[in-house]
Amino acid sequence: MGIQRMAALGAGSWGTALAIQLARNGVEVRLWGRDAEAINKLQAARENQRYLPGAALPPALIGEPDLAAAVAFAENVLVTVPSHALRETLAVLQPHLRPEQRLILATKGLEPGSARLPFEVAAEVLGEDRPVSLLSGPSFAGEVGRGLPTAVTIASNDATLAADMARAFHDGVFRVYVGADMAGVAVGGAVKNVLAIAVGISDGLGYGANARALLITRGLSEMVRLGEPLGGRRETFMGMAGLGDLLLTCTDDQSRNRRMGLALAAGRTVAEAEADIQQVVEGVRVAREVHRIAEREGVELPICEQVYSVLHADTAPPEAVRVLTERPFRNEID
Ligand SMILES: NC(=O)C1=CN([C@@H]2O[C@H](COP(=O)(O)OP(=O)(O)OC[C@H]3O[C@@H](n4cnc5c(N)ncnc54)[C@H](OP(=O)(O)O)[C@@H]3O)[C@@H](O)[C@H]2O)C=CC1
Ligand SMILES: O=C(CO)COP(=O)(O)O
Repeated sequence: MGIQRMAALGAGSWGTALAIQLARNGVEVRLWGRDAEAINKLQAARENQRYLPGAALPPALIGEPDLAAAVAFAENVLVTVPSHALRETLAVLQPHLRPEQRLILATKGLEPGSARLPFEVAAEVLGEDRPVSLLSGPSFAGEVGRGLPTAVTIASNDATLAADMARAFHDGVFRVYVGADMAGVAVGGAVKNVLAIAVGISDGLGYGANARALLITRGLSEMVRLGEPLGGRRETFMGMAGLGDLLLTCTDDQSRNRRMGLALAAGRTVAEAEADIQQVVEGVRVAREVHRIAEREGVELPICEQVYSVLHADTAPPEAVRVLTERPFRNEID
């Protein structure tokens, strides 16, 4: 039997869009966020005016300000909070979870300070035995909200769970591919944020289409180089959660990470750009964690390193580009 009732935790733009998609497919959804007043407002307006304006909530989606009630209602739980909020959200969820409830995570990032992948954080907080899946891929919340064609990947080491979740989300407009490579899917969804900042910087400085293609292609190599030691498969990085999301995020101004890069190129500080964007920009924190993993694993990631340096070491964007372009020639294939 398919999934009929889902608790959706995290009512930002992506959590709301995914909850809407489930409800369109006939899943009864209880959408919870940490701000009870905002949830009551969303429920009254039948719209998330702050994070996803213009997308009407289907009747099957109810805003639920009480976490215990949302979780008690559901068979399974979707968690869509930023990576810096994942551990604390799972810890708040943990006492309410029943043994049979399974999870789907839609966070794209790495835990600040530990560089843990989202499903690793879930295993630490909820135990290794709790079935977990991960949803990622090229998918702007606004377009999903508007019902535009989209495809994502759902990965899990529990094939039944991946298939059940895919059935819950998949329809004639929102396609789901399933897989087992959670590490690859998680690394793709994290690293693409950093690379989109790089492309935003380059585009903002007016460096043109050749430089954009260079950064995306060599950025993909960096994703593979970082992801393989963490257990990700090369094929995964060539799919929706790798190259697919990288292309989307690097090339369209809907991306908040790309807009961060554009703002930095225009001379704004990270704090000023975040204040302008007013939504989560995962790449800012992820750049620090990618730097940490690269040092730990001994892998060279020149583009990610320069983004880290601009964001966290006060390197001027033109100087970061100069460091990249003046590198000596090398073999294209690792
Ligand atoms: N937006 C998109 O198009 C996509 C986003 N994603 C990923 O989804 C994840 C969520 O991002 P997104 O929805 O876009 O972010 P938004 O900026 O749209 O919303 C952030 C949400 O997280 C909540 N939040 C922030 N800090 C905390 C905290 N400490 N504890 C609990 N909740 C918190 C916010 O609540 P409050 O309003 O109370 O601050 C808000 O509901 C990210 O990892 C992102 O990369 C993935 C695919 C597409
Ligand atoms: O993950 C996303 C699209 O797949 C959203 O990208 P941004 O976080 O850069 O807006």
